[in-house]
Amino acid sequence: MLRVAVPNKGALAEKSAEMLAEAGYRGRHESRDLTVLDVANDVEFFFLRPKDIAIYVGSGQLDLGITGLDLARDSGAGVEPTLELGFGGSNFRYAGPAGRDWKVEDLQGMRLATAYPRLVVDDLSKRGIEADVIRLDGAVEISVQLGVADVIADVVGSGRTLRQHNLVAFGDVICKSEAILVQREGSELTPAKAQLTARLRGVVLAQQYLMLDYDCPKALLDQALKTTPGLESPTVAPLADENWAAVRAMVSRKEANNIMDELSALGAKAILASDIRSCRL
Ligand SMILES: Nc1ncnc2c1ncn2[C@@H]1O[C@H](COP(=O)(O)OP(=O)(O)OP(=O)(O)O)[C@@H](O)[C@H]1O
Ligand SMILES: O=P(O)(O)OC[C@H]1O[C@H](OP(=O)(O)OP(=O)(O)O)[C@H](O)[C@@H]1O
Ligand SMILES: [Mg+2]
Repeated sequence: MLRVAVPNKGALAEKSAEMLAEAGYRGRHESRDLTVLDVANDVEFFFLRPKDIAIYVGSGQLDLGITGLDLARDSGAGVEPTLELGFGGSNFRYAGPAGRDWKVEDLQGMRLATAYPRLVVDDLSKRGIEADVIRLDGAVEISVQLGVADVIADVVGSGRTLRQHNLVAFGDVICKSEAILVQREGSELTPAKAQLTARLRGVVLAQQYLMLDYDCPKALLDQALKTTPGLESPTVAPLADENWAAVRAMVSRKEANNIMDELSALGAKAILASDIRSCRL
Protein backbone atom coordinates (compact mmCIF):
# COMPACT_ATOMS: atom_id res chain seq x y z
CA MET A 1 0.00 0.00 0.00
CA LEU A 2 1.27 3.48 -0.93
CA ARG A 3 2.00 5.72 2.10
CA VAL A 4 1.60 9.45 1.51
CA ALA A 5 2.25 12.47 3.79
CA VAL A 6 -0.08 15.48 3.63
CA PRO A 7 0.22 18.80 5.57
CA ASN A 8 -2.15 18.63 8.57
CA LYS A 9 -2.42 22.43 9.00
CA GLY A 10 -1.00 25.75 7.87
CA ALA A 11 -0.70 27.45 4.51
CA LEU A 12 -0.54 24.28 2.41
CA ALA A 13 -3.12 22.07 4.16
CA GLU A 14 -6.43 23.17 2.63
CA LYS A 15 -5.26 23.28 -0.98
CA SER A 16 -3.48 19.91 -0.61
CA ALA A 17 -6.69 18.29 0.67
CA GLU A 18 -8.76 19.91 -2.12
CA MET A 19 -6.35 18.71 -4.78
CA LEU A 20 -6.31 15.12 -3.46
CA ALA A 21 -10.12 15.09 -3.30
CA GLU A 22 -10.32 16.38 -6.89
CA ALA A 23 -7.94 13.57 -7.90
CA GLY A 24 -10.40 11.05 -6.44
CA TYR A 25 -8.79 10.25 -3.06
CA ARG A 26 -10.52 9.94 0.30
CA GLY A 27 -10.21 12.90 2.69
CA ARG A 28 -10.33 13.35 6.46
CA HIS A 29 -13.65 13.22 8.36
CA GLU A 30 -12.27 15.34 11.19
CA SER A 31 -9.57 17.99 10.91
CA ARG A 32 -7.71 16.26 13.78
CA ASP A 33 -7.50 12.84 12.11
CA LEU A 34 -3.86 11.86 11.63
CA THR A 35 -4.42 9.02 9.16
CA VAL A 36 -6.91 8.09 6.46
CA LEU A 37 -7.06 4.67 4.87
CA ASP A 38 -8.21 4.87 1.24
CA VAL A 39 -8.84 1.18 0.53
CA ALA A 40 -10.32 1.76 -2.94
CA ASN A 41 -7.10 3.42 -4.14
CA ASP A 42 -4.72 1.33 -2.01
CA VAL A 43 -3.26 4.44 -0.33
CA GLU A 44 -2.79 5.40 3.32
CA PHE A 45 -2.53 9.15 4.01
CA PHE A 46 -0.64 10.53 7.04
CA PHE A 47 -1.47 14.10 8.12
CA LEU A 48 1.75 15.60 9.47
CA ARG A 49 3.28 18.98 10.29
CA PRO A 50 4.46 20.53 7.00
CA LYS A 51 7.97 20.94 8.40
CA ASP A 52 8.27 17.23 9.25
CA ILE A 53 7.08 15.80 5.94
CA ALA A 54 10.43 15.83 4.12
CA ILE A 55 12.01 14.02 7.06
CA TYR A 56 9.52 11.11 6.89
CA VAL A 57 9.84 10.85 3.10
CA GLY A 58 13.62 11.35 3.04
CA SER A 59 14.10 8.57 5.61
CA GLY A 60 12.05 6.19 3.46
CA GLN A 61 9.23 5.70 6.05
CA LEU A 62 6.71 7.24 3.65
CA ASP A 63 6.68 6.97 -0.16
CA LEU A 64 5.47 10.44 -1.17
CA GLY A 65 4.68 13.73 0.56
CA ILE A 66 3.31 17.18 -0.15
CA THR A 67 5.47 19.99 1.24
CA GLY A 68 6.98 23.34 0.25
CA LEU A 69 10.26 23.55 -1.66
CA ASP A 70 11.63 25.88 1.06
CA LEU A 71 10.65 23.42 3.82
CA ALA A 72 12.15 20.50 1.92
CA ARG A 73 15.46 22.32 1.43
CA ASP A 74 15.57 23.55 5.02
CA SER A 75 14.99 20.02 6.38
CA GLY A 76 18.22 18.79 4.83
CA ALA A 77 16.37 15.49 4.17
CA GLY A 78 17.17 13.86 0.85
CA VAL A 79 13.98 14.36 -1.16
CA GLU A 80 13.32 15.23 -4.80
CA PRO A 81 10.18 16.59 -6.45
CA THR A 82 8.02 14.32 -8.62
CA LEU A 83 5.59 17.18 -9.35
CA GLU A 84 5.20 20.95 -8.86
CA LEU A 85 1.71 21.56 -7.54
CA GLY A 86 1.14 25.17 -8.65
CA PHE A 87 0.04 26.62 -5.26
CA GLY A 88 1.67 27.86 -2.03
CA GLY A 89 3.96 30.20 -3.97
CA SER A 90 6.24 32.33 -1.77
CA ASN A 91 9.68 33.91 -1.61
CA PHE A 92 12.06 33.33 1.29
CA ARG A 93 13.89 36.63 1.93
CA TYR A 94 15.96 38.73 4.30
CA ALA A 95 14.17 41.72 5.84
CA GLY A 96 15.14 44.56 8.15
CA PRO A 97 13.60 47.69 9.67
CA ALA A 98 12.32 50.17 7.05
CA GLY A 99 14.12 53.47 6.56
CA ARG A 100 17.53 52.06 5.68
CA ASP A 101 18.92 51.01 2.32
CA TRP A 102 19.79 47.43 3.35
CA LYS A 103 22.44 45.35 1.59
CA VAL A 104 23.16 41.69 2.25
CA GLU A 105 26.71 42.61 3.43
CA ASP A 106 25.08 44.54 6.30
CA LEU A 107 24.15 41.17 7.83
CA GLN A 108 27.76 40.65 8.98
CA GLY A 109 27.76 40.36 12.80
CA MET A 110 24.01 40.92 13.13
CA ARG A 111 21.42 38.89 15.08
CA LEU A 112 19.17 37.24 12.49
CA ALA A 113 15.94 35.45 13.49
CA THR A 114 14.42 32.74 11.30
CA ALA A 115 12.33 29.57 11.35
CA TYR A 116 14.42 28.20 8.46
CA PRO A 117 17.98 28.15 9.88
CA ARG A 118 19.52 25.76 7.35
CA LEU A 119 18.41 27.86 4.37
CA VAL A 120 19.91 30.93 6.03
CA VAL A 121 23.17 29.34 7.18
CA ASP A 122 23.74 27.86 3.71
CA ASP A 123 23.08 31.21 2.03
CA LEU A 124 25.27 33.18 4.44
CA SER A 125 28.16 30.73 4.15
CA LYS A 126 27.98 30.93 0.33
CA ARG A 127 28.39 34.68 0.70
CA GLY A 128 31.11 34.44 3.36
CA ILE A 129 29.01 36.37 5.87
CA GLU A 130 28.94 35.52 9.58
CA ALA A 131 25.79 36.33 11.53
CA ASP A 132 24.24 35.15 14.79
CA VAL A 133 21.32 32.99 13.56
CA ILE A 134 18.50 32.75 16.12
CA ARG A 135 16.04 29.91 15.51
CA LEU A 136 12.38 30.75 16.17
CA ASP A 137 9.32 28.63 15.43
CA GLY A 138 7.10 31.26 13.80
CA ALA A 139 5.78 34.83 13.97
CA VAL A 140 9.36 35.78 13.15
CA GLU A 141 8.41 39.31 12.00
CA ILE A 142 7.77 40.34 15.64
CA SER A 143 11.25 39.39 16.82
CA VAL A 144 12.84 42.68 15.74
CA GLN A 145 10.39 44.91 17.60
CA LEU A 146 10.76 42.69 20.67
CA GLY A 147 14.53 43.19 20.56
CA VAL A 148 15.50 39.53 20.03
CA ALA A 149 16.99 40.16 16.58
CA ASP A 150 18.21 42.98 14.31
CA VAL A 151 16.99 41.40 11.07
CA ILE A 152 15.00 38.36 9.94
CA ALA A 153 14.75 35.88 7.09
CA ASP A 154 11.22 34.62 6.45
CA VAL A 155 8.58 33.51 3.98
CA VAL A 156 7.01 36.41 2.09
CA GLY A 157 3.66 35.79 0.41
CA SER A 158 1.67 38.98 -0.16
CA GLY A 159 4.22 41.04 1.83
CA ARG A 160 1.47 42.16 4.22
CA THR A 161 3.10 40.79 7.39
CA LEU A 162 6.40 42.57 6.64
CA ARG A 163 4.59 45.89 6.06
CA GLN A 164 2.56 45.48 9.26
CA HIS A 165 5.80 45.22 11.21
CA ASN A 166 7.59 48.06 9.38
CA LEU A 167 10.11 45.72 7.76
CA VAL A 168 11.46 45.77 4.20
CA ALA A 169 12.77 42.80 2.23
CA PHE A 170 16.26 43.08 0.75
CA GLY A 171 18.83 41.07 -1.21
CA ASP A 172 18.18 38.36 -3.78
CA VAL A 173 15.39 35.88 -3.05
CA ILE A 174 16.99 33.06 -1.04
CA CYS A 175 14.43 30.46 -2.12
CA LYS A 176 11.53 30.81 -4.53
CA SER A 177 9.11 28.19 -3.26
CA GLU A 178 5.86 26.44 -4.15
CA ALA A 179 4.11 23.31 -2.98
CA ILE A 180 5.70 20.14 -4.37
CA LEU A 181 5.09 16.40 -4.27
CA VAL A 182 8.32 14.70 -3.16
CA GLN A 183 9.82 11.23 -3.01
CA ARG A 184 13.06 10.01 -1.41
CA GLU A 185 16.03 11.23 -3.43
CA GLY A 186 17.19 8.63 -5.94
CA SER A 187 14.28 6.25 -5.23
CA GLU A 188 12.43 4.48 -8.01
CA LEU A 189 9.16 6.03 -9.23
CA THR A 190 7.15 2.83 -8.72
CA PRO A 191 3.85 2.33 -10.64
CA ALA A 192 1.88 3.22 -7.49
CA LYS A 193 3.85 6.47 -6.98
CA ALA A 194 3.59 7.28 -10.69
CA GLN A 195 -0.20 6.80 -10.59
CA LEU A 196 -0.76 9.22 -7.71
CA THR A 197 1.63 11.71 -9.34
CA ALA A 198 -0.25 11.43 -12.68
CA ARG A 199 -3.63 11.92 -10.99
CA LEU A 200 -2.41 15.06 -9.22
CA ARG A 201 -0.76 16.29 -12.45
CA GLY A 202 -4.19 15.92 -14.10
CA VAL A 203 -5.67 18.31 -11.53
CA VAL A 204 -2.73 20.78 -11.73
CA LEU A 205 -2.96 20.94 -15.53
CA ALA A 206 -6.76 21.15 -15.52
CA GLN A 207 -6.50 24.25 -13.34
CA GLN A 208 -4.23 25.93 -15.91
CA TYR A 209 -6.75 25.55 -18.77
CA LEU A 210 -10.36 26.38 -19.61
CA MET A 211 -12.57 24.70 -22.21
CA LEU A 212 -13.84 27.22 -24.75
CA ASP A 213 -16.94 26.57 -26.88
CA TYR A 214 -18.19 28.99 -29.52
CA ASP A 215 -20.19 29.27 -32.73
CA CYS A 216 -18.35 30.68 -35.72
CA PRO A 217 -19.41 31.73 -39.23
CA LYS A 218 -17.72 29.25 -41.59
CA ALA A 219 -16.21 32.12 -43.58
CA LEU A 220 -14.23 33.17 -40.46
CA LEU A 221 -13.28 29.67 -39.30
CA ASP A 222 -9.66 29.72 -40.51
CA GLN A 223 -8.97 32.92 -38.62
CA ALA A 224 -10.77 31.75 -35.47
CA LEU A 225 -8.88 28.44 -35.37
CA LYS A 226 -5.58 30.35 -35.41
CA THR A 227 -6.73 32.07 -32.20
CA THR A 228 -7.79 28.73 -30.61
CA PRO A 229 -5.47 26.01 -31.99
CA GLY A 230 -6.20 23.77 -28.96
CA LEU A 231 -3.59 21.30 -27.72
CA GLU A 232 -3.61 18.79 -30.60
CA SER A 233 -6.26 20.37 -32.81
CA PRO A 234 -9.65 21.98 -32.06
CA THR A 235 -12.94 20.08 -32.49
CA VAL A 236 -15.04 21.57 -35.30
CA ALA A 237 -18.64 20.29 -35.56
CA PRO A 238 -21.43 21.21 -37.99
CA LEU A 239 -24.41 23.30 -36.86
CA ALA A 240 -28.01 23.12 -38.18
CA ASP A 241 -27.35 26.39 -40.02
CA GLU A 242 -24.84 25.29 -42.66
CA ASN A 243 -23.13 28.70 -42.68
CA TRP A 244 -22.00 28.20 -39.07
CA ALA A 245 -19.75 25.71 -37.21
CA ALA A 246 -19.31 24.89 -33.51
CA VAL A 247 -15.74 24.96 -32.17
CA ARG A 248 -14.36 23.45 -28.95
CA ALA A 249 -10.76 24.00 -27.82
CA MET A 250 -8.72 24.15 -24.60
CA VAL A 251 -7.15 27.54 -23.89
CA SER A 252 -4.75 28.77 -21.23
CA ARG A 253 -6.74 30.14 -18.27
CA LYS A 254 -4.51 33.24 -18.13
CA GLU A 255 -5.17 34.10 -21.78
CA ALA A 256 -8.84 33.08 -21.87
CA ASN A 257 -10.37 36.54 -21.61
CA ASN A 258 -8.12 38.03 -24.30
CA ILE A 259 -9.00 35.12 -26.58
CA MET A 260 -12.72 35.55 -25.90
CA ASP A 261 -12.47 39.29 -26.72
CA GLU A 262 -10.64 38.47 -29.96
CA LEU A 263 -13.22 35.85 -31.00
CA SER A 264 -16.09 38.18 -30.21
CA ALA A 265 -14.51 41.01 -32.27
CA LEU A 266 -14.06 38.54 -35.12
CA GLY A 267 -17.78 37.65 -35.17
CA ALA A 268 -17.99 34.45 -33.11
CA LYS A 269 -21.14 34.05 -30.98
CA ALA A 270 -22.18 32.13 -27.84
CA ILE A 271 -18.60 32.02 -26.55
CA LEU A 272 -18.62 29.89 -23.38
CA ALA A 273 -15.73 29.14 -21.02
CA SER A 274 -15.97 26.21 -18.60
CA ASP A 275 -13.72 24.70 -15.94
CA ILE A 276 -11.91 21.42 -16.50
CA ARG A 277 -11.83 19.36 -13.29
CA SER A 278 -9.12 16.87 -14.22
CA CYS A 279 -7.38 15.62 -17.34
CA ARG A 280 -4.61 13.45 -18.81
CA LEU A 281 -2.77 15.41 -21.49
N1 LIG B 1 1.66 33.56 3.28
C1 LIG B 1 2.04 32.55 2.51
N2 LIG B 1 1.78 32.54 1.20
C2 LIG B 1 2.15 31.48 0.46
N3 LIG B 1 2.81 30.39 0.93
C3 LIG B 1 3.09 30.39 2.21
C4 LIG B 1 2.71 31.44 3.06
N4 LIG B 1 3.10 31.13 4.26
C5 LIG B 1 3.69 29.93 4.18
N5 LIG B 1 3.71 29.51 2.94
C6 LIG B 1 4.31 28.26 2.46
O1 LIG B 1 3.77 27.25 3.27
C7 LIG B 1 4.81 26.43 3.78
C8 LIG B 1 4.89 26.58 5.28
O2 LIG B 1 3.66 26.28 5.78
P1 LIG B 1 3.30 26.67 7.26
O3 LIG B 1 3.70 28.05 7.55
O4 LIG B 1 1.90 26.29 7.41
O5 LIG B 1 4.23 25.67 8.01
P2 LIG B 1 4.89 25.86 9.39
O6 LIG B 1 5.33 27.28 9.53
O7 LIG B 1 5.89 24.77 9.55
O8 LIG B 1 3.72 25.53 10.34
P3 LIG B 1 3.17 26.51 11.44
O9 LIG B 1 3.04 27.87 10.76
O10 LIG B 1 1.85 25.91 11.77
O11 LIG B 1 4.16 26.47 12.52
C9 LIG B 1 6.09 26.91 3.12
O12 LIG B 1 6.35 26.11 1.99
C10 LIG B 1 5.78 28.32 2.72
O13 LIG B 1 6.51 28.74 1.58
O1 LIG C 1 3.58 37.92 3.10
P1 LIG C 1 2.35 37.44 3.80
O2 LIG C 1 1.24 37.10 2.84
O3 LIG C 1 1.90 38.35 4.89
O4 LIG C 1 2.68 36.00 4.46
C1 LIG C 1 3.87 35.77 5.16
C2 LIG C 1 3.61 35.20 6.50
O5 LIG C 1 2.94 33.95 6.38
C3 LIG C 1 3.68 32.94 7.07
O6 LIG C 1 3.29 32.89 8.39
P2 LIG C 1 2.36 31.74 9.02
O7 LIG C 1 0.93 32.10 8.85
O8 LIG C 1 2.79 30.42 8.52
O9 LIG C 1 2.70 31.86 10.54
P3 LIG C 1 4.10 31.49 11.26
O10 LIG C 1 5.01 32.66 11.03
O11 LIG C 1 3.71 31.36 12.69
O12 LIG C 1 4.62 30.23 10.65
C4 LIG C 1 5.10 33.46 7.01
O13 LIG C 1 5.90 32.89 8.03
C5 LIG C 1 4.93 34.95 7.17
O14 LIG C 1 4.85 35.30 8.53
MG1 LIG D 1 4.33 29.14 9.08
